[in-house]
Amino acid sequence: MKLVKVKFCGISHVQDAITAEKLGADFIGVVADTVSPRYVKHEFVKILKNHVTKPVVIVKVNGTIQRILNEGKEADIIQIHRVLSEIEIEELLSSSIKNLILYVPASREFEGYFRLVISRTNYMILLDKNPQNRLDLSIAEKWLKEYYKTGIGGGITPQNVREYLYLDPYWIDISSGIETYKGKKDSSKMALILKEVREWKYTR
Ligand SMILES: O=C(O)c1ccccc1NCC(=O)[C@H](O)[C@H](O)COP(=O)(O)O
Repeated sequence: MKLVKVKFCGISHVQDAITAEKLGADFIGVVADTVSPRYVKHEFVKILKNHVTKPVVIVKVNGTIQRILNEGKEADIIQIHRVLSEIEIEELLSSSIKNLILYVPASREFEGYFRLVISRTNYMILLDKNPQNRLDLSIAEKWLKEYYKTGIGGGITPQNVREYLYLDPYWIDISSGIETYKGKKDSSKMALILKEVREWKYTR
């Protein structure tokens, strides 16, 4: 039985990254975009990589594809957290970048976008809340079955993580649900998520 992979995102303190890795997180996420209250400079990735061995994911929202790829080059994986145009997807495909996570809002109106992404690329996908802050779990459940590299995030907490694990994702993404305050992670909440994931393997 496979273990669902876990990304802890929005990390802005080196110690939280070290703790996340020690506890067993698979990916360490940082948000290097000024739209975020968890904003870190992209140079922070280089600092983190001196302290952790797990893949560091840099999350970017705005900017041209060229700029995102350039500013994310120190990271192991770049997560682009906006809906892209077809032209932007083609631009990614014609670049040498392989390790990407593309955000796809999990709601019916983005079905066409989901189909475009899975037909044109083989990047990882993050199903997350739509711009109206809603996540359709039944749509997510359907899409998770269609493309194995798909993960889910958007409001996961230690209390509700089983509802998301039940959808059988390849990976899950958690930020606000493991925080003491924006950008500061709580080690006991991180540990609870990882405990639920490990126990899930045995209870299914
Ligand atoms: O965290 C932010 O502040 C943020 C801002 C803008 C774009 C993306 C952002 N975060 C992405 C993530 O933290 C995760 O990839 C995912 O959305 C899970 O977030 P949460 O619902 O807080 O667990």
